[in-house]
Amino acid sequence: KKNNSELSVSGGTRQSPINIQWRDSVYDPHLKPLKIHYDPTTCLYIWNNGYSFQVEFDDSADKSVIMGGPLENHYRLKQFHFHWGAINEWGSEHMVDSKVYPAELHLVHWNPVTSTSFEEAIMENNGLVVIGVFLKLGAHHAGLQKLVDALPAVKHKDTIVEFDVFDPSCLMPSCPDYWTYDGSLTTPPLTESVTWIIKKTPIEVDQNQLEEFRMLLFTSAGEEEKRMVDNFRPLQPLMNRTVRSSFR
Ligand SMILES: C[C@H](CNC(=O)c1ccc(S(N)(=O)=O)cc1)Cn1ccc2ccccc21
Ligand SMILES: [Zn+2]
Repeated sequence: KKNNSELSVSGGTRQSPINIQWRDSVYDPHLKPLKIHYDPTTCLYIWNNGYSFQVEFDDSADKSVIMGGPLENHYRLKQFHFHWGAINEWGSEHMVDSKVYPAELHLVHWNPVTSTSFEEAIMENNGLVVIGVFLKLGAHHAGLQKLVDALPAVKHKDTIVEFDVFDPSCLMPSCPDYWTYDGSLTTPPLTESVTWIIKKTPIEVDQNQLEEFRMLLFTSAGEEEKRMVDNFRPLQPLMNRTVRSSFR
């Protein structure tokens, strides 16, 4: 069922998320390796924005940037956040051959060459790059635990906690393989301004870490509590898009 905000992008032709059909993806030998240089001191704070919990970065200079891959220039890291389910059987936004993961990490970057701010880049064609990383149930993730330990402090919507030094590279799988396609934001305003880079290999997190995500609330302090779970958008039609892979 689509709520009205899902229909608001009149005639959307490049909406996200999608189901990545491995056999329909096209290997592109011109795709370069993705280069990631994050400066841990650009990490500012964590906050609960009522959709997810989000870690914000200082994007006033080219300190935490990505380049290479399908990109023509460098992009600045603005924030990262997650999407997850109420149970381990679902939660990710993208799927791979209809396989769904319990959660998905999104690292959101904007193009400082064609835009003067993140807010402006949201409206620009290819103004944004989002790296998607799947989370699967498995071993404890030591790097994630620093984030998880801060979650009780941002249990309610619009709460915030300082988060000084964190290197999001620790959340990246070591495998360099990725898919890439042209898409959109998966929450309003659903603008079609995103070059998606979806890592092929998931990272492993343990049950306790996933359950900490599910202890967050959509609701503000004082309101009737609604657990923050199932904050993913339904699959969108591929339409006439091709998903390219960086690997054979
Ligand atoms: C979009 C912005 C809030 N949304 C996002 O920044 C965002 C980023 C990534 C994703 S995802 N899940 O696709 O990675 C989704 C949403 C607020 N905002 C700032 C300016 C602005 C102008 C109009 C409407 C909202 C506006
Ligand atoms: Zn997201």
